[in-house]
Amino acid sequence: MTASSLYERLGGERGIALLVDDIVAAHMQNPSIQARFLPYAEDPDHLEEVKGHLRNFLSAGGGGPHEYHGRSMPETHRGMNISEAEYMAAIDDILGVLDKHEIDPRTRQEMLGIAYSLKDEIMHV
Ligand code: HEM
Repeated sequence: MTASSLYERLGGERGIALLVDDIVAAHMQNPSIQARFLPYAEDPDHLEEVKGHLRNFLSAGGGGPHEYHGRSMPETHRGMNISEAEYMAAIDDILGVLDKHEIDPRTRQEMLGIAYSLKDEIMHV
């Protein structure tokens, strides 16, 4: 099997854009965390800005060509007091969307590992 970057395995620029749209949509429907995200539905410009940061975060982290210019993870989530249950809910949404897009199991595991490794930068900060 040819080695390919995480960025490529997520479908490149177009694949990542579709994943981000679906992950944010899943968060807005998830009873555990929707209250955090529904306000963004009323503010499309801000929502597009956050989605752009999420796309670039995944591209940059996955070895793709984009640079991430959003805030650091602690800076972004500081003061939100995100709980364990909320963190798990977000990860479940991400894994569900990767499954829906038929991202291969190794890549899903890798994404799970990355998400888990970020928890101390995001949860209860
Ligand atoms: C694997 C876990 C997570 C990752 C990698 C992640 C990543 C990010 C990134 C890259 C941004 C954009 C930052 C920016 O615009 O400067 C962001 C924004 C945001 N995240 Fe997370 N996040 C995670 C989990 C969570 C959880 C569990 C919640 C709440 C339940 C959450 C709530 C938010 C909110 C509300 C914003 C928008 C902040 C704003 O108004 O600009 N995130 N996240």
